[in-house]
Amino acid sequence: MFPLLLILYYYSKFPFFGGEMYFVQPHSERLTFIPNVVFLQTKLGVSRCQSLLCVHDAVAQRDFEPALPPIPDDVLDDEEDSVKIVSLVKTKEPLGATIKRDESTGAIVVARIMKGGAADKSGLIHEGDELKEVNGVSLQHRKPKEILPLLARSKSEVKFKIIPALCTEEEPTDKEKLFVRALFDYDPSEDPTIPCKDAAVAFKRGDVLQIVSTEDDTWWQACHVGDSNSRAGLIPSHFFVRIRILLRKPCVKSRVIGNITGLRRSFRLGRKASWATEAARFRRWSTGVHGSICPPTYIEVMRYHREPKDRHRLVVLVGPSGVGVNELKRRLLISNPDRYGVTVPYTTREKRRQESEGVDYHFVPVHMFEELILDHRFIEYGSHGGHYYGTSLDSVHRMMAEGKVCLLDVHPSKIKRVYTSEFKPYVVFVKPPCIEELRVTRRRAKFVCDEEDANPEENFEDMIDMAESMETQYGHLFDRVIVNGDIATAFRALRADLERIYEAEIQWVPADWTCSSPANARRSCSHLAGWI
Ligand SMILES: Nc1ncnc2c1ncn2[C@@H]1O[C@H](COP(=O)(O)OP(=O)(O)OP(=O)(O)O)[C@@H](O)[C@H]1O
Repeated sequence: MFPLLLILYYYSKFPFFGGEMYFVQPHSERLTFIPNVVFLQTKLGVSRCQSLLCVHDAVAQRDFEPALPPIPDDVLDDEEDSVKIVSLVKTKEPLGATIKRDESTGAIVVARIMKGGAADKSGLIHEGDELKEVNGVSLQHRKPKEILPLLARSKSEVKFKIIPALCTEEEPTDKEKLFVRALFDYDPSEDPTIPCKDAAVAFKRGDVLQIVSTEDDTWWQACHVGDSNSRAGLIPSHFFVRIRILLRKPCVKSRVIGNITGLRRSFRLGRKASWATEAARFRRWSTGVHGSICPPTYIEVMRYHREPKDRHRLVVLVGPSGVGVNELKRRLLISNPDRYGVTVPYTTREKRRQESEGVDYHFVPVHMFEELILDHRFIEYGSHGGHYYGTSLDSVHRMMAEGKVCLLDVHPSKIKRVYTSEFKPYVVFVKPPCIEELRVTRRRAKFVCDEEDANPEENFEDMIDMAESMETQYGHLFDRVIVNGDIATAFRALRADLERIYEAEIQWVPADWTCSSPANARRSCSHLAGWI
């Protein structure tokens, strides 16, 4: 190996360099660096030198300061196979690196390079690089925290002498990159376990993140997708989140539940059960199974390019009974009947005079309905007033085959029936506003209660309770939350969102919906089964 000498200039206002557990802020400001000029002298070949000098000249014409210092003489005589001299000038941008002491050798090494940070963009500092000197001061026998004052002392530039790490990994191709959708909110400022808050990435449920490193079992590195300024930082790993939640909440054995379907009032069109009854039923159900569900962490997602021949994604609307799911659905249908369609439910009750077969319901005899149950043809079904009611998978297929966007409203526990690549559901949760706004908006609009003598105040409280339970239990499946306070505003928001999805060429969907091989699909999303 020939000795390699690299000189890298950075501009920076605030010096920064930190280490694992020593991500330092010596002057209450972060120490930061940005690469500016790369000047390379090498014994490897004249042509490389010439190209690099050309780069240097080009950059130099932009009159960057300061001027390059002469190459230190001792570097060329260095015994090491290759040595890098990296000179950094302060800037506002964080370096995006941490250091640690290698316990076996005592060497100070670069522990992490955050994707998108100055160090990463320079391409000249890598994980595993050994830091030999800072500003000519040897780092031998020093601890990371002792290095910080050396860095803080530097006024305009910091010079590192580095022994490069032996192996460098190749940049993964787009297909090899790992993208996930976060299924929970994460705020590092509220996480006492994070090794370094400044090096962490905050996110909200639904954000798409690119995972750039899973080497550490506890802290992965990730950056936000679609944000060009996003730098990689630490996020809790899938395993760490699961363990943390499971330790906090003892696991409750799952209970076999019969077919408890919260038949929506509008679905059964019969005598209206009070929300209080329904809320109590929902709570009983959710208490029974809640503890058995694995805590949702991240789901692997991939870009989905919708081809013109592809069917539109199924739109699933969920929300507590009475929140306005049907009202929103009705408005969507009126706004664009050519684009949107709804399924026709099955029932075993008698057809009423004003109803038509195949329009209001498919009226079928009891034995036929029960055969469909046994064939698992229903997404959701239940009985009310001695009659069966159900929404079948076939009716969703029929509507989607017509080329329409099928609007389906089901209890959130039924989302799993359609959470497949053939339906690619886009799930919208319709949420009630705060109770004060419910009072105002619903009374003003001559709100329809379940029972004549029902107390609307109780109904509002139950609706909010039920919405909270649904969000806690199924929130990770919701692509979008629409708060239905003022109906016109909620409708506008929903329509705009569905138009965006309708027109979008690229969407992020669970990886198993795009995997060609079922084995791949199972591997990528095998952990999801327990979540839905
Ligand atoms: N934002 C709103 N402001 C005022 N009234 C509303 C609003 N949203 C819905 N409503 C009214 O509330 C009543 C219940 O709405 P809707 O039938 O759509 O509820 P739902 O969620 O479909 O419940 P279910 O399926 O049990 O009928 C209807 O009379 C509807 O017009």
